[in-house]
Amino acid sequence: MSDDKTSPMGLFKKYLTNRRIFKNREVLRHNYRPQILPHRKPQIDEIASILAPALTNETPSNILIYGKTGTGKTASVRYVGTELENASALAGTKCKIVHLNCEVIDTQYRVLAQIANGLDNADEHPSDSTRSHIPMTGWPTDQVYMELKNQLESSGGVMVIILDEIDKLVKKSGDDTLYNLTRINSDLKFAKVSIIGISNDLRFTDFLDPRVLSSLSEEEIVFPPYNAPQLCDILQQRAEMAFVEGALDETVIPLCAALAAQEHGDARRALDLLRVSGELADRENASGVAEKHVRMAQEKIETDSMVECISTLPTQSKAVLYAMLILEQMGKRIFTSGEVTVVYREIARIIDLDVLTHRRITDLISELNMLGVINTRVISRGRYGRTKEMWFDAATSKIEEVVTRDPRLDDERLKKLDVNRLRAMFR
Ligand SMILES: Nc1ncnc2c1ncn2[C@@H]1O[C@H](COP(=O)(O)OP(=O)(O)OP(=O)(O)O)[C@@H](O)[C@H]1O
Repeated sequence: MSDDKTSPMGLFKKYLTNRRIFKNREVLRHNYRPQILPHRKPQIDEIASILAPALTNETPSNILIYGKTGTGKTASVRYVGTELENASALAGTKCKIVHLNCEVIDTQYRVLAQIANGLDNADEHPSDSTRSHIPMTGWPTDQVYMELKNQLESSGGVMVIILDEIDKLVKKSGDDTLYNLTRINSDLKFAKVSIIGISNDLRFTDFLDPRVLSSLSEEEIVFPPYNAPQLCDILQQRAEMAFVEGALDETVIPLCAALAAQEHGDARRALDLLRVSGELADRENASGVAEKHVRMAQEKIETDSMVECISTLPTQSKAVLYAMLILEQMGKRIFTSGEVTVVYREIARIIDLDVLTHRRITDLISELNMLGVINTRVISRGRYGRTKEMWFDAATSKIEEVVTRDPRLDDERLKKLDVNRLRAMFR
C-alpha cells in the first residue's frame, strides 16, 4: 500500500514496468487490419479479378461469399476494397466502397440510408446543394430509395456495396432490400452498383426469392476453414509484431493453432487464444508465455463465452437450467426431460412464472444443447418410447452463479424448494 502511494504511478506502476511480453498487443485485437493475409491469396485474387472491371467504369458481377466464422472473409474483402480504391485513384476513375455490418444495420431503411450517407461526402461535393442527408429514421422508404438513386447518379462511377453478415439482414427484414438493390442498376444512367454479400450461414439463401438469389450470386466464393499449419503461419506473422522477441515458448503458437483448428479452423479464435495467453502471462509477471498460459487462456475463453451466453438467456430458459442444477445437486449426473419438467414446474410455481408445456420445455432443452451449455442424447426405452437424456460437461458452479444473477431466480422462496420431496418422487 505505502509503495503504491509513494511511487508517482501508484497502483499502476507494476503494469507499466513489465514490458517482457508485449511489444504491441493491439495487433492481436479484432479491429486490427493486417496488411498480409497468409493463405488467402486465391480468394483475394478471385475477388480482385471480379471487381477489376470497376476500374474501367464497367459494372462488376455481384458476389456471394460464404465460409465459417473467422475464415478471413471480412479481412480479405476489406483488403481488396482498399486496394481497389487506391488503384482507381491512380487510374483516375471513380470507385467507392461502402462496408455495412448487417448485424447492426438490419432494416431496409437503414441500409439504404447508410449507403446514401456513405456517398454523401461533403468534401467531394462542396457546391452540391441538391444532396440531402437522410436521417436514420423518419422518411418513407420510397423517398430514401429515390434519394439514394439521386445521390448515386450525381456521384457517378462505380459503387461496391459490401453487406457483411447479410443473413442477419434477410432474417430480420426479408429480401426486399436485396430485391431493390439488385435491380437498382436498371434505374441508373451515370452510376453503377455492385454488391458483395458475406455470410457464415448458407441457409439464409432458402429465404431469398429465386430472382434475388440468382442476381446476388452471379459469382460465389467459398472460404474454407484454416487447418493447424495455416493458423500457425497467421499467428506467427502477428506474433512478430505483437510480442517481444523470445517471449513466446516455442510450443505456444502450435498449441494455439491446434486448439483453434480442432474447433472450426477459426483465425479469430486462434488470435484470441494467443492474446489472452499473453495477457495471463503478463498479469502474473512471468518472464514469457508458456504452454500452461495457453491452457489457462482456453479455459478462460470458454468460461467467458458460456457466461455471456447464459446471462443473455430469457428467464424461462434459466429456470429450465436451474431445474437441471437442482437435479445435479440431488446427486444425478444424467437426467431425463421428464425429470427436468417436474423440477422446472415446481420452480415456476414457487416464483410465479408462467408454467410452460412439456413440449416447450423440450424446445428450450434443445436450444441449451445447441448453445453448448448442456449435452443431450435421445435413448429408446422400448415400449415406453424414446426420451431425451442430458448432462453437464463442465463444473456447474459458474453456471449456477450466472443463473442466479437473474433477479427472478435469486428468490428467497426458491431456498424453500423441497428437495427431499422431489428426491422421493424420482425414486
Ligand atoms: N489469413 C489471415 N491472415 C491474418 N489474419 C487473419 C487471416 N484470416 C483471418 N484473420 C484475422 O482473423 C480475424 C477474423 O477474420 P475475419 O473477421 O475476416 O473473419 P470472417 O470470416 O469475416 O468471420 P465472421 O464470419 O465471423 O465475420 C480477424 O482479426 C482477421 O484479421
